[in-house]
Amino acid sequence: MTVSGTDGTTRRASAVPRQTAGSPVESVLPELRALSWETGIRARADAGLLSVFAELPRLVGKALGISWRADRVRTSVAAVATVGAGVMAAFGLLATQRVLVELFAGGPTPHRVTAALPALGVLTVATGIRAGVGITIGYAQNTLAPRVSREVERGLFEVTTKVRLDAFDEDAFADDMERASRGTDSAIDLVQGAMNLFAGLVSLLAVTVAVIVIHPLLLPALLVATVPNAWASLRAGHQRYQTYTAGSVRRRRLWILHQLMAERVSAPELRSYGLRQFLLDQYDRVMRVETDIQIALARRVTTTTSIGSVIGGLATGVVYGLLGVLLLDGQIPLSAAATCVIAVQTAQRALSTVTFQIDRIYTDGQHFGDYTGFMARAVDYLPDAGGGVAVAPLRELAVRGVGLSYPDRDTPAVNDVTLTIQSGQTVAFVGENGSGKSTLAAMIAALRAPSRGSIEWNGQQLAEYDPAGLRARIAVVTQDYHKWPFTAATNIAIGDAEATPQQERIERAAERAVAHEMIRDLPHGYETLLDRTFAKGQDLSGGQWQRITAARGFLRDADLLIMDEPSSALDARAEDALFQAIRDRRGRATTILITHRLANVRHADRIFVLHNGALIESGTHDELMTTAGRYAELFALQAAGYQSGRSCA
Ligand SMILES: Nc1ncnc2c1ncn2[C@@H]1O[C@H](COP(=O)(O)OP(=O)(O)OP(=O)(O)O)[C@@H](O)[C@H]1O
Repeated sequence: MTVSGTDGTTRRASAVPRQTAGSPVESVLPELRALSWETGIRARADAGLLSVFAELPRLVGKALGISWRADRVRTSVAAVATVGAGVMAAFGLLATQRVLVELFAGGPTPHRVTAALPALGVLTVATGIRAGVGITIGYAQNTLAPRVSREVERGLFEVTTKVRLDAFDEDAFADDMERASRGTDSAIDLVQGAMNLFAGLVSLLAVTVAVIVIHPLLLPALLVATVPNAWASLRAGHQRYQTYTAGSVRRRRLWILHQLMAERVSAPELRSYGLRQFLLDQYDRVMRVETDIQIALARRVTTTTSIGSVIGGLATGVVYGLLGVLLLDGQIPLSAAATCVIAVQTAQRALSTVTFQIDRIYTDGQHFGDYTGFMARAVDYLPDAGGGVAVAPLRELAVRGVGLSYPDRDTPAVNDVTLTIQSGQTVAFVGENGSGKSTLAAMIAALRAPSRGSIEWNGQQLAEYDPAGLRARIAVVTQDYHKWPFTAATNIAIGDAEATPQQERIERAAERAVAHEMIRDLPHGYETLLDRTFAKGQDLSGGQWQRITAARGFLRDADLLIMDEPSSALDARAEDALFQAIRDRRGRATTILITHRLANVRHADRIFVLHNGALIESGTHDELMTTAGRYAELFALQAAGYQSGRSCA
């Protein structure tokens, strides 16, 4: 069956589900996880005003706590300067009123102006000081921000780089960590929000005090002019957050589609599977819904902000009316009425800062709560300090009744395995996919602690040794190696991160891993950056990367080298050279080799065969072939592939 795309091409219908008219897009793309960085926004969308106010003091306290720990001097300067700015605002208002009193008094104009001069002087000084204090606050806040960021982020990285590997097996931990990362960004916002809130409140208080001093009757007028406006503004904020969260899933679907259609990694498969029309259909469908929602949102926001403005305008009108009545009645002088108008405007500005900061503190506070929560929970995953015993060169490695079960798995990945490896041996772990080879190797490398049994290095349990000492004697080349975004030289040098990188040593390791020539052919040789994110960065093929990771493993010539599938992407010549380099370690250092290419383990001193987590056979190649068990069966299967008459054609 063929279908026509909008590009005019005709192609075979595939298993990809096509959208049918009216079917919801959500049914095609699977359910999305809740996004970590939306936690705060969601919380604010759900929270009523009362709960926001109830939580505010705790959040502000938290913010000041981080700020204080990050830099006491700057925090104190910002706090004192903020109070100073408020006091100057009050002074300014009182001085304004004095100026107006003198200007509205009787007598010739020159006399009135002369009488107003001292108050005018105070006003000028207060305004000047306030401006200076404002600059000080800005400077203190701006220089505090990087310090807060460093304090919080460093704390997070200290934990994420230290927790045990098994922490990452738990979904909850990974989610927790993602949310905590977002929480580090919000720490600065939380601190700045708290300071701005403080500044707004001080300013409000200053205006209130000044107004009461001028005339107590002006206080109710001030309240009428500001409170309804503030309420409307908080309400509008609440609605904005609600609308935002309602559109979140759609925006993320669009983002996923964007990545699928306009990113390098998906480009080849998009073309080879002919996914273009399928993805464009999905995009159109989501966008149609999104456009309707955006129009509805625009209407809603306009209505809300209009209501806010009307309430604010009416309230201000009421105040001005009230002032007029008080003036006509002779209850307040003209100067007080004029000052009140200025006070109302100042208070409205301060209150709009306060309401904005309340929303900001509440949402950022939730994110920061994720961070502090994660830091508290992560303590459970920190490794034991280790026994501190110095690690001697390996003589014998004994695995005794070892088992490991991953979370949410019914069957153990490794089950009651017992084996011994002598120094200088090259041994192989073989077995079908999922038989537990990598898991067992990770326990031997002390990357994972066994759930049952023990692993002994020279007769002493791994847990009793100094962890850094063990790390120095064990090198691991993992199957799922990471492509570090460094130069080729550094990618090899990190195999011994504690030593000062030496070019000659790096090149020797590269030669053993058949990587030297390949690296020299790169545009900048060993200094070529292996990540295309960077200018002049280069991509390597899978096999080229594998050579570099093998070189990383060879760099230290460790007592124990564990190589997990080091040749799965290598060409025949490179593979042969790599295994020659591994054989060269025999008698001198110990190597554990994990591979599915059984021809490469023929010369191993001992081969351990795993099946469903259990050790089912062990011996030399010849012994195992004679036994005619699972190893012999797997070996025969592979060997048959190379014999004439058997091909996939
Ligand atoms: N992090 C993990 N969380 C949960 N289960 C895991 C995890 N890692 C491995 N497993 C499971 O443990 C079992 C053993 O996996 P392991 O990677 O040790 O096998 P392997 O023999 O190295 O496989 P392969 O030959 O495919 O590399 C498998 O069933 C696998 O699905």
